[in-house]
Amino acid sequence: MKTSEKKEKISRKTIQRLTMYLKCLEKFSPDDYISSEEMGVLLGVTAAQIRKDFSSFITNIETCIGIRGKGYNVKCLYEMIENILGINKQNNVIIVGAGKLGNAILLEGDIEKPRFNIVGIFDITKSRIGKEYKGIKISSVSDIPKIASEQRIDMAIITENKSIAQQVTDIVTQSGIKAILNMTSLEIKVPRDVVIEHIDLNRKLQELNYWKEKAE
Ligand SMILES: NC(=O)c1ccc[n+]([C@@H]2O[C@H](COP(=O)([O-])OP(=O)(O)OC[C@H]3O[C@@H](n4cnc5c(N)ncnc54)[C@H](O)[C@@H]3O)[C@@H](O)[C@H]2O)c1
Repeated sequence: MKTSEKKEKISRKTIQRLTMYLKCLEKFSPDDYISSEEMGVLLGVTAAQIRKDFSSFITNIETCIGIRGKGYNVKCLYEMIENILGINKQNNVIIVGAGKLGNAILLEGDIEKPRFNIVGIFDITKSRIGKEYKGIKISSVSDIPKIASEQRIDMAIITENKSIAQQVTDIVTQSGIKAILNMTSLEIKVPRDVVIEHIDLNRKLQELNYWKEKAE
């Protein structure tokens, strides 16, 4: 099976669980050991599911297992999951849309450095271009192709107004950027070789409402 075929079969839920495991491991000291049962209790996931996730993703998971019964070494497991998620290296990120949300992400977004390094912020509105936030100057969206040809840009966060979100995303994808985080409520379309994640507050509220109704 080719790597791309393997990737196709990995569900979004599984990737969400990997990020959850990482967050859970951060609460422990690197030298600690944790079993799938302990992790399961903390996260509300079955130990069997955790073991299945580890064995299907981590080919050499046994190297993280300590003395029998102790579980997995926290540092070893953490590094393996980081490796799978590709966050054991610096990923260069741009923000497209320097309005309230774009600036909030830049200034207060709590984006994890050096995993995600914001290297540029762009806008379409002339009056915003040239202003500086957190040492980063707002550039024109039309400069994205040039900047992407000069340095590696791994992903773009789209925080433009919905009415121009598709237009600016087209510029981003035509510049060779292959990963998009869409913060607008527009169902942005991207070419097949580009991955996109949507963070839509309304959709999240709908999901939450389902769980609320189910719990009643
Ligand atoms: N996913 C989330 O959690 C979340 C939260 C807040 C906002 N949003 C969305 O993010 C986007 C940005 O929100 P914001 O509060 O930063 O908006 P904003 O109006 O402060 O700025 C957005 C950008 O759009 C441009 N713009 C503004 N009005 C425009 C118009 N009429 N035509 C063309 N361009 C225009 C501006 O240049 C600005 O950079 C919106 O689509 C909003 O719905 C998402």
